Amino acid sequence: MAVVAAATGATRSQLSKGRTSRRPAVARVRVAVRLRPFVEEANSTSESSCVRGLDSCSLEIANGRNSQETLKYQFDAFYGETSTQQDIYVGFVHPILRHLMNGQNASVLAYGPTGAGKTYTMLGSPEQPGIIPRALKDLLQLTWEEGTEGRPWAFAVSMSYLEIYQEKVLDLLAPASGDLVIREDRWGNILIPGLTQKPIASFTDFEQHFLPASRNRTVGATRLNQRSSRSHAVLLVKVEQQERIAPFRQREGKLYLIDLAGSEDNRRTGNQGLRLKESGAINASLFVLGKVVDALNQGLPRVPYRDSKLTRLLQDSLGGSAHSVLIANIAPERRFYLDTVTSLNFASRSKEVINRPFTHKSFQPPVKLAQKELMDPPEAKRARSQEELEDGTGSPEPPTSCPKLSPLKQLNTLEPAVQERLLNLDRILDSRGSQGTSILSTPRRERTALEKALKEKDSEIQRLKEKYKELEANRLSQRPKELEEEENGSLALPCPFPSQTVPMTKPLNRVVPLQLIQEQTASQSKTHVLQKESQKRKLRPEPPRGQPEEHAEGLRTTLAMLQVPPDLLAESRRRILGLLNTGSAKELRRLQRIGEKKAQLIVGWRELHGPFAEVEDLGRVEGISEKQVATFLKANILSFVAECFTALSRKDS
Ligand SMILES: Nc1ncnc2c1ncn2[C@@H]1O[C@H](COP(=O)(O)OP(=O)(O)OP(=O)(O)O)[C@@H](O)[C@H]1O
Repeated sequence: MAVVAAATGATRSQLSKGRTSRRPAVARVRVAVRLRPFVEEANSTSESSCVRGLDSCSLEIANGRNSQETLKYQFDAFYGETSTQQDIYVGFVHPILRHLMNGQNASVLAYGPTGAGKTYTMLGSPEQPGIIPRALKDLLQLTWEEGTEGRPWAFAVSMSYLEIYQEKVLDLLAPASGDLVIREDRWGNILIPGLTQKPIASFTDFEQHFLPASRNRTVGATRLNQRSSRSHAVLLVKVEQQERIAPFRQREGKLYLIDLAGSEDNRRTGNQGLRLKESGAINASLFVLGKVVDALNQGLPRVPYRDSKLTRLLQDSLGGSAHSVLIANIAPERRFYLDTVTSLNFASRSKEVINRPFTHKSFQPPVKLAQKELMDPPEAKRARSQEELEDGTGSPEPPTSCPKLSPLKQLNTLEPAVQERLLNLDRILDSRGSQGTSILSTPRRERTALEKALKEKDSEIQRLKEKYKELEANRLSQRPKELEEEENGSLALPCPFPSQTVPMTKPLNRVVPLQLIQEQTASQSKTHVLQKESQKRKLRPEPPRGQPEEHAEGLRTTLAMLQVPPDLLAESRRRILGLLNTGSAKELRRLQRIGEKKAQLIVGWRELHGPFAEVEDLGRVEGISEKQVATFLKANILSFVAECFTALSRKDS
């Protein structure tokens, strides 16, 4: 019997705004899967595919755990081995380009394991051009057609090209510029100050900048791909528009074309040294990408965009204001089986993500337009109202024949800061789908009331900020020094087992002091001994509430001399393993010696490879050394044992 693993019944996403409604479109991330053909290799002829297409939207893959079953997935589109570059571009990517002409953002992401065909899909070859060259050609053509003289909007297209390599944002058009910072403006737009932006008026212009910059991208050979991308590459194409007629609005749409680096299982890539380090950074950022998608799907209040540069940059594309499509590339070879299932699961989760695209507009009167262009030619006026009716995004402006009511003029009488805030509010209302009119066209009295409310909110925020500062200052002045040390990361993290009957006392966090030594052969019951490592480092379990310090001293001595029965040791290992295999990143951080980064690495590894068979497997996670595993194990076993004895002694007393 077949098992349906992924959410089924994916409906076509609603990408365009309704013609009559003013509600902003809700655009689900659209997801396609592309299965590449077998690539030539000596042994590939004998191999059979582990994936099979069922129809234009669904596929099935053998279930590795049960040969009688297959796993079925349904997406917005499925492209099999024989699909062409043209099929994917026309069917899946071309339709989103028109949103850029309305001042909205769009993104295309290629996702998948290393060697599955992401770069081929995005870039292609001179004979089989991929999405990037095709989209650029069409976009430039569109802007040229829409922007000819006599049409209401003038267009300017520019491009930037960057890579995220080992958590550094590098400008591929200016490779010497070093790591760039990612910022967010007050409207929630993601910006990279200092990133080169080249105007492009033709496809030849584009190629002139793009081809040499592509050679700057970091690639390297791995066992699975001779030219493996070692970075995430992001091509950003901006389409700026300026209205030629009053009220001279400006709009800006951004297109992100992203070739993600592939997830890598280093047992198969054979990566070592630099490649291994690169791979660690790639896997970690892809893991955060998965967390972002999960947080969006679960409607969590905090989406961890800031946990990696990649997700920070994609903030706009996932759960943001862009029309996004994701192409999950998969490979047919059986040796890719696990990567394929992981990618399909990620793709399946991604199709639940909802974006809320809106038009990015402003109202600055153009300086460069000649006076005669300030007139409102009737044909342009007609074209504009028709266009607004279609995209449903233009402010509901009064007829321009009534200049007194022009929102631009009313806006111009206000202070720049207030202007900005009104525009912001206008956008918020717009994005929340206000049924009524936007602020910019509300009557003067209502607007004054809104401005007043804004000012009140500002002073309230100011007051709260001051209060917060005051409280923070108090807290810092009272905080014990050792707590600061803990925050600086010099000490171990809180207790590992969250639901113990006796909560772990704070000083036990500092368990570094005792050493677990080999089985004591002399002992009849084969016990383990906990021994003091040095006098300087001491285990200091806090005395149970209301008990004297002597009790704690006694307990310390007891612990130091204690013989740990093997079953207690086995139990503690079992508990640690259980937590490693099922704990969320947050829960893992409750283990000794596991911080945020290691917790993420563990969860990421688990997603790729499944559960750990034994605690020592932790050493297989990139970024965690054997030595760290030994320290981790020691600290956590001791912590567990100490906890048990604290519980016992409390019970006795
Ligand atoms: N649809 C396809 N048809 C023919 N060849 C393909 C197809 N997809 C990929 N290939 C070939 O497979 C190989 C690997 O593809 P590609 O480099 O695009 O993988 P990738 O996913 O970008 O890998 P990495 O993440 O390591 O950069 C290349 O030789 C490419 O030409």
